Amino acid sequence: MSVPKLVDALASAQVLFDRATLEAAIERIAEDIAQAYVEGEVPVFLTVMNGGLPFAAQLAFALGERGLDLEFDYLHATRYRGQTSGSGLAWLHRPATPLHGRKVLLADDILDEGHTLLAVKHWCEDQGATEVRTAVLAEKLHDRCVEGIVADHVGVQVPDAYVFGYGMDYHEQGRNLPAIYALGD
Ligand SMILES: O=P(O)(O)OC[C@H]1O[C@H](OP(=O)(O)OP(=O)(O)O)[C@H](O)[C@@H]1O
Ligand SMILES: Nc1nc2[nH]cnc2c(=O)[nH]1
Repeated sequence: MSVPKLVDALASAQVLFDRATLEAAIERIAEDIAQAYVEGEVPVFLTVMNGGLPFAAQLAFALGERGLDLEFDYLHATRYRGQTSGSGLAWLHRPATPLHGRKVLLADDILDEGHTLLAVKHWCEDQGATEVRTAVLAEKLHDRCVEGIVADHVGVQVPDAYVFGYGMDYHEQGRNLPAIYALGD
């Protein structure tokens, strides 16, 4: 089956947040996060690949600018696999850094139904993390979110539509678009 084209999606998509707005939102999140740690603390900074990459990179610089050092690692858990609706969560990579006794800061692109962030957070806690703080660039507004997960830091709120750009894919395309788009009809 052929892959739907990004150019066709863009033709009917709506820009929800442009680059400047998203950068400002990330700066705001960084301000709050930096204040949540005491001087000298170095959280394990876990990027949830693939979508979390652009957000995590920008957030990391914004935190570095505010004097917070981070120990980088990453994980890849996916339940959409390039499709526009989710299924079971598959772990493709787990972090190698021992989390026992550590504070963890998780960075992901979107909290939608919450299955991904909830499972990742629980896994970090099972590994012995003393605190798991979560930061997402976008939170989707609907009433289908699983119980037990609320992001500690949210950049922007998006409507209940499939969104892409700024890390988020449209059939594995468009992740490096510097804005968030909502897919049209
Ligand atoms: O809140 P949920 O409904 O669980 O959805 C959120 C997750 O979905 C996306 O990942 P995806 O499975 O598409 O993997 P990817 O980051 O590799 O695209 C996104 O990056 C989040 O991790
Ligand atoms: N690209 C993308 N990935 C998601 N994962 C969960 N929801 C979404 C969404 O709206 N867009």
